[in-house]
Amino acid sequence: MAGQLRDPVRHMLESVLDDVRALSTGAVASYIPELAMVDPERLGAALVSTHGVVHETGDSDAEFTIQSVSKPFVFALAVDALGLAEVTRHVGLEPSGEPFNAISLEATSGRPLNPMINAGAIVTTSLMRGDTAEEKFALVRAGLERFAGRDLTVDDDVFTSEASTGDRNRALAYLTRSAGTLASTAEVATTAYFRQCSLTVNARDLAIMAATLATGGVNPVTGERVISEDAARWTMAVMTSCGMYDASGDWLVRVGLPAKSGVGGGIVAVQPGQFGIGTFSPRLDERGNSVRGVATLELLSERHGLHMLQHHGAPLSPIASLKRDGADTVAMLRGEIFFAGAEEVLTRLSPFVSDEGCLVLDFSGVTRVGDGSKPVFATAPTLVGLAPDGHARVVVRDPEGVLGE
Ligand SMILES: NC(=O)CC[C@H](N)C(=O)O
Repeated sequence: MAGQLRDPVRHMLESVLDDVRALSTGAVASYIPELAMVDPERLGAALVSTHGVVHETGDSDAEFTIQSVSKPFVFALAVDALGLAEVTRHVGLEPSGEPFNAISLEATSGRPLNPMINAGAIVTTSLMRGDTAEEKFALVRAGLERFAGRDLTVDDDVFTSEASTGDRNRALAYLTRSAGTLASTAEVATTAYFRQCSLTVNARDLAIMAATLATGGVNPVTGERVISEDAARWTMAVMTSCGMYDASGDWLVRVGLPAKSGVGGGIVAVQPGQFGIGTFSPRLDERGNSVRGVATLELLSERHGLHMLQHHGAPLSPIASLKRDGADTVAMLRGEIFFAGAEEVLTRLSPFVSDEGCLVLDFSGVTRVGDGSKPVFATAPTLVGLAPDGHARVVVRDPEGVLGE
């Protein structure tokens, strides 16, 4: 009981793991001996808040190879470094509806459909700076280490096996090379990609990496900015549409969190602005997604209302009070004001704008205004103009400077 009180979130994770532990369907990946050898009973989960608090349970320390869970993070590094326009010259953003290793190239452009399947991920890795596999992989590794907030090592046995059995991935690389979308030779891209897949992580690392996307690119544990806010948003968007391969549509309805799975048994999921989750359980379903990882996230989402499209009820009105002060009307505003809040403030209060007194918009109780709404408020006094006698019709009081300059 004391343990539960110390970390109720851990307790919450634990009770979900207890409910999925008995699931014994699926099979560990067996295309290489190293993966076939892992203990299929391992089960771990971690959740990291955007404040950097780590909650973890089960085998959250157990190491496994990151495999395809690396794909969104390498995509994030690529769009951060090169911009979306350059990256999408090489790889598309459309769900393929096909298995992860499909020969999936757009007919006209020759681009892989998206960066979450092997073809697209190999192209993304080829976009890392440098001419050699070593240089490209060094950037991948350094980037993933900043996401995880610690040094990561390559499982050399897995790498050797991936390289010796990776002909299908080589075929994908040669196809993209011939279509003109691969940014290096096939050998350079696949060697770097095989190393990338062979980096070892645990469920806690994955949760921290996911939380780094949730914060808009800042690792909440180390405090380091890893990628830009734009890169984090684009990455979560691709995870939403393509992260679970040909199960992505089903996943979006049932779980509703941007996610990515890997054949090592890991899954990352993000609740944008709130937290990251990492799970580990090696047995995979026929699509290559961890059976108990999927079940864990389904249950967590359902039990705790985590679906990103969950309706949370009507938001609190940003207008805390409206008072007459002589000929003036004073609106005390509060909380966080984004587009809908700005719309409410402007629509409900516009009838109070008159030639007689002024409408005072008082932002002292406002904690944040969305970037897109700041200029609307900041320019309101100018837009509305002065009354005939020269006094302002709208006055903005912003003692904390929440509207910026
Ligand atoms: N889905 C995956 O995790 C695939 C990664 C694996 N190394 C491959 O390229 O086939």
